[in-house]
Amino acid sequence: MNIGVIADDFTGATDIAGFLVTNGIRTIQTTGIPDERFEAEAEAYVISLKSRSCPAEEAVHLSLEALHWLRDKGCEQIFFKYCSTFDSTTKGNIGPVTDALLDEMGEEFTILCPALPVNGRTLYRGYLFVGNQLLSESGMQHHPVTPMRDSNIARLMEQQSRGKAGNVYVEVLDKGPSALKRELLSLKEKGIRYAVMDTLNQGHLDTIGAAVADLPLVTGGSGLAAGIARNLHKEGEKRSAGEAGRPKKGATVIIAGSCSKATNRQVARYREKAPSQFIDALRCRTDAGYLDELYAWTTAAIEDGATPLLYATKQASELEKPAYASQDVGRAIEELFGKLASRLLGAGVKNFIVAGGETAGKVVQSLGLSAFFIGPQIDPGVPWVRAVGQELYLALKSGNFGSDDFFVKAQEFFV
Ligand SMILES: Nc1ncnc2c1ncn2[C@@H]1O[C@H](COP(=O)(O)OP(=O)(O)O)[C@@H](O)[C@H]1O
Ligand SMILES: O=C(O)[C@@H](O)C(=O)COP(=O)(O)O
Repeated sequence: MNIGVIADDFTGATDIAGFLVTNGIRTIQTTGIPDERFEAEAEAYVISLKSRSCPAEEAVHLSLEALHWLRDKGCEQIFFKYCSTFDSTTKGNIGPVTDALLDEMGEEFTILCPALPVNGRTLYRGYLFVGNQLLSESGMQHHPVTPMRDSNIARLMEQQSRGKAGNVYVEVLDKGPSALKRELLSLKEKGIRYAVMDTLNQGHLDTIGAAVADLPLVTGGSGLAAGIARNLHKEGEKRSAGEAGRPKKGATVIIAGSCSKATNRQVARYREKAPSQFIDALRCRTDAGYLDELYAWTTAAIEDGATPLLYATKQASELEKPAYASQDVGRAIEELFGKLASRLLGAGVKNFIVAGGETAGKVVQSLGLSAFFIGPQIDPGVPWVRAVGQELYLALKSGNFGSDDFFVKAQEFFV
């Protein structure tokens, strides 16, 4: 069976691609919807969109285009990948995109399974936890673009979609795939359109993966993809499907646009070891010479043999509101990072380590890269990837993922 993934951001796309590959599925990740020159064949195609926080109509349009491309490629199951912290607003985009995909596919039912237990995202009685805290108390309530102030997934979904959501509790999952299949059927018959899956561990994901093997549309985080993949390639049939190999030692730059707790820790740790430059959000909007200044600083640091860090990262609670909390400021920072990355590519930078999904999306688009092969996982959900057709490696790190020494750890993969 071929799997077609529509990922709503770039770090999410490398996350799911990494888990598919680790579980034996030959996978290729694309930047946006590929054009007619795309030739590669794989078992899973992951289309990276930047559709998490754009207007809902745009997200729907992009996702439907992606759906058509994936169906032309012969994908039997479509997977709408969103964040394991269900990043969205009351207007979307998870609800509108799910509804549009269901309608276009002629379906009336799907599952919502954001959990990723290996990174501490679990769902219990319909509430999403990050580690030991409810989502809405985890720091995600301060996210600059998609603040998550509720942890109840059914409620969040109903606010932004057309249908009814229902919960599948852990007791059903513990009974195994057949019981779960019956429960899903019964929810569908009762008019439930989205079944929210309690998930505490990998065993639950495996059960869900088995139960939804025939469901044309599934939605969720990368944990669900691991469950689906593990059912396709059972133990014993596992093979390494990563084709990117390891990144090569060479000019490397780290760009951090995430304000998540994990990225704050990673930035603080790395600043003790290497040259770093804070990006002033207001100068991004007002100072025409800022880009040149940052470019000169970065290239000088590289010439000195360093791997410099450029970061806009702030404690989310320190963001100056309302100006700094607005999408405009975030977009201005992304714009600057995109332009800087593109100039640095021209200057010979070979490896980019980028923290933050929106940030990574902008950087990859600005670099003009069309597709990636997947390489080794640095930390769960963050593989190195290689741009198809060139010796350029990227680590696109979800804001919230990775150990505190992630930026150093990523460089330990160089050969
Ligand atoms: N100091 C800041 N003030 C306002 N917005 C910021 C600041 N630093 C970063 N941002 C923006 O916050 C957003 C973070 O989103 P993203 O890159 O997806 O990170 P994450 O993976 O944590 O969600 C980006 O749009 C980024 O430009
Ligand atoms: O599911 C996840 O948590 C990640 O794959 C993800 O979507 C990352 O998004 P960002 O936190 O915006 O980097």
